[in-house]
Amino acid sequence: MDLTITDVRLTPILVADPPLLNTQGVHQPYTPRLIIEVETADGVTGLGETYGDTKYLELARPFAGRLLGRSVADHNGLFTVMNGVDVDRERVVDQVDVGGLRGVQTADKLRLSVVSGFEVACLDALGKALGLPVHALLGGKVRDAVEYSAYLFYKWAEHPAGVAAERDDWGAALDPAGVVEQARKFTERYGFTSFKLKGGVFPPEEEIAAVRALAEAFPGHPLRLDPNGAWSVETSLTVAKELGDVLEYLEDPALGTDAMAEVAARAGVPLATNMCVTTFAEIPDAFTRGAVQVVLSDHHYWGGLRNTQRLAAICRTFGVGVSMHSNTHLGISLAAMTHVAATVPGLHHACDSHYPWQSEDVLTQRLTFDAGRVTVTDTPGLGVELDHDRLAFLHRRWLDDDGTLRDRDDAAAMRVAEPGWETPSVPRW
Ligand SMILES: O=C([O-])[C@@H](O)[C@@H](O)[C@H](O)[C@@H](O)C(=O)[O-]
Ligand SMILES: [Mg+2]
Repeated sequence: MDLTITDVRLTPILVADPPLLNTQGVHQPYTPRLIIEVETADGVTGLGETYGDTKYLELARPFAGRLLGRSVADHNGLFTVMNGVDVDRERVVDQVDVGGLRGVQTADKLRLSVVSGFEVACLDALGKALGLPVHALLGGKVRDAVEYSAYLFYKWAEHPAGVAAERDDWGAALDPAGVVEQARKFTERYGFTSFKLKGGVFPPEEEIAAVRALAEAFPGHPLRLDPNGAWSVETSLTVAKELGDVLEYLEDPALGTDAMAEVAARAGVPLATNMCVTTFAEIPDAFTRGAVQVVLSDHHYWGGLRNTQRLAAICRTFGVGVSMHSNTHLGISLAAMTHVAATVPGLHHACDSHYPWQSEDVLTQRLTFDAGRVTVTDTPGLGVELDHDRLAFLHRRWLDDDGTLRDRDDAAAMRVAEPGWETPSVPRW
């Protein structure tokens, strides 16, 4: 068996995204992703996926070239090689990843966000070569299915008039009744039993009313609200007081460890995060100060599946819960999330996934949710297959774009409907 990498193919694509609202604006009609194919001397191909914005492509391209001749089994080597790839300082000056509401933006985090896609591709190739599923390469599954939650968004019925976009059949959700109707569709279509509402869009009292309506419609079901750090400490405490009896956790109510620690100390509701703790460097301060009770790992920016396992072990040590964050990802990443989640003991919360919002994919067969769960496959590798025609079609869309959609910008997308819109300063309420 020859595990030497002989070819790496990088294909940036644009995939349809509905008009989902968040505190920064609205999702663009098409969002960028990068599909990675790593091929071995024996002709085995592994698949990976990560963010496709320019700043990631800039790193992925030189990185891919340096992997030729290395082994798909050398996962540690990926990090060493990536350390040698320069990150343009301009990319990290702001310190905050404004495009995706995903916490600090450091050079290392950018590197890890790229390495992760290649790690998954290498694991997929290695698993196929050895006849083992990815979860076996990660030490073996401790569960046969992974539970996901319904990811509710305030949304418009369609993208603004005149904007080229795909239509969706979810309808609008702009008030409590709309949110409950969307939640019902999620349960009918996928069987989810936990619900997360993306907040920070409307004044807190409106979002409190929406969560109350969910609690009435789905009594006893785990509920979460995530305003992406849009609230002050006082507002966070007010919301926690109003919703404390129905929330499983409050996600990133306020921005930064100081504010989160203050809210956590007084709220009486567990706090989850995918913004306050998104790198290993942020863990000591946040954990020792009790700023977060659940970390939502995202294998893309934590540096892959094995780093997610390491994060889970650290969380366990500190008595902090762990679950999974998600952004606009496709089936390759959902498969990767499912494999790693299957290996993490003590995964007590249903994981997030945007996948139901992504009507387009690059797989021959979409992954499915059954009773809100994805079955953990024992098929070698990730257990997914690339649809080359679909990949070419979605890549063509990327090639045809004049550059406006190649970097996700929710504020720019919002300006189409509301000229003059600027990313709101935080705290917004
Ligand atoms: O896609 C969105 O609008 C989400 O708000 C996303 O950007 C976040 O990264 C995320 O899903 C979250 O849980 O904060
Ligand atoms: Mg979040």
